[in-house]
Amino acid sequence: MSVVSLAIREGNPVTEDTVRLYAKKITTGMELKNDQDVRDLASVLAAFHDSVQSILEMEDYVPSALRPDFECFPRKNITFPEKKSQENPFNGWACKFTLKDKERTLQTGLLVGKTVVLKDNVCIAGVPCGLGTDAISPPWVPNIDATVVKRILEAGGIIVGKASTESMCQSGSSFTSNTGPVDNPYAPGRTSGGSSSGCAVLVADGSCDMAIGADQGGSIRMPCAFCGLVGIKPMFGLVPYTGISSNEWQHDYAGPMCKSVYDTALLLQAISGADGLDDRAGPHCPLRDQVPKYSELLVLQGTDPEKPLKGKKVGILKEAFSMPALDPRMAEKCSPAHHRANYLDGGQPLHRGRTRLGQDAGHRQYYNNDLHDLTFPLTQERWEKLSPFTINSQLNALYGWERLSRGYGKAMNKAMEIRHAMMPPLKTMTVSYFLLLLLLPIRTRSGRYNYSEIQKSVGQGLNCSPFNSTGHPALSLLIGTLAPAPEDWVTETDAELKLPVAMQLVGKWWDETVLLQLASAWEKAYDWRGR
Ligand SMILES: NC(=O)c1ccccc1
Repeated sequence: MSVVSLAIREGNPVTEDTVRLYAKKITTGMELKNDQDVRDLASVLAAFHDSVQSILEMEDYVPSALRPDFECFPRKNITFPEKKSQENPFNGWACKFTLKDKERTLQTGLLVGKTVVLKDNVCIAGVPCGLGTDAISPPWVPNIDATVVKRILEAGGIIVGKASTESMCQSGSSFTSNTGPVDNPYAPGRTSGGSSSGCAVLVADGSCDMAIGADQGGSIRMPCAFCGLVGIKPMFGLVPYTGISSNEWQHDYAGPMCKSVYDTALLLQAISGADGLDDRAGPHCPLRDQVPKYSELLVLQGTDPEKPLKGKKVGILKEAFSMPALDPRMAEKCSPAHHRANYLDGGQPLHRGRTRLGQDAGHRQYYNNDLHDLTFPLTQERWEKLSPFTINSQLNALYGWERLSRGYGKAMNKAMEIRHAMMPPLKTMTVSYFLLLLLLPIRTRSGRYNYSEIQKSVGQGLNCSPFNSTGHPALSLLIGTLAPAPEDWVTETDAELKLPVAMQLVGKWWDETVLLQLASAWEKAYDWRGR
């Protein structure tokens, strides 16, 4: 038998002590007894070190599909609007620029002429990706265009900037971004939701037509609800997450945030379908040419045009109406929504104008290694710039993996249990229908905030985050307005405020179409702005 001796590089740090230390770490403090074993293990571990080291020294691979085409799609006039300035009254902007097809050759795309902003965790090559924090310094400037960016540009969309995001996308309230608290345009001084807060504000105040948000536990749906928009967290894997910073692989989603159901359908159609790079797609995700033409499907064919939703069954999750913090007036808003949706008439679609911090292992996907290099090691200086929300999640993650490690597998199985429990009712229904939010846009914090804010912010997402784990598509839709509850008034005149109230529609796997159809019918019957 020939023995291949392993040539170890000079400077290799692995020693027998390394082996003894790590053996102690993996076990409950084991001492290695056999010295020959220790020597042998040290030499194979040293070889492993060299082999990983040699990979680290290589130039990273960037797939051609993600490389920017600066020639056709130049990024022009990047500016960073001042906080609370005339051009940035609600702090919705992270940065502004113009990115579109230079030659204007695209005349027929789905998004021709539409202006779009992206949450500031979506990569655009050559444009800083701020992630709502100054803990990453120097700022991350990606060298790739995310799949959604490529698709928006190819569909003729005009990307006009990046929208502020809550710090590391880790807050459902809108006061944690380093670019300033993001104010609700319908009620300044109140939250616009999070973490895709800037996206919601810029669409709501008319700065752009459409936005791409990201949602790990409600971060598309909550800001849409608070700012009067339509937003969808699509089926897991439908929209490639390639080139978007991840909180955790199994609950990352990207999706549209728009003023109308029709625009939401258009944008979803433009960005959906497997990209061959992100394994979240799984085996059932449609390829690009099989993506449903959502925008053409809003009006059901072959049904009574007077009652297009006749026969459609909508289920209601009773538990969602008995959540502890629920304002009972919101439930009332919901019930006529359910009733009326069954008797709506036909017609044309409405055009209303316009982690955890580390990286997930074990997945076939494009990894943002450059972001990792800027974030780790987590120095004290970086730690001190992180938001309490991020510090809390870092502590939870490390503590959890070390002390409660089986909790992850257990939680995954329980999520599967919820998914399976939802199947029989969803089978008999067209769509399941849930109340989205427990709270109206509450007064926002100003100045410093502390860990106690985390608890207040958590309850908001209770009806949202389960569907990040089960994978179901979930759409948030405006159904009316309400004044804030008296305990949340600043002055007596707050009784006159009209704050948006939303409901959430949850559909079968891969069935975005029916959610959009139901939302479209509702939107036509209920012009909430007039009430
Ligand atoms: N990224 C999210 O979806 C999120 C939602 C709620 C709270 C924190 C984060």
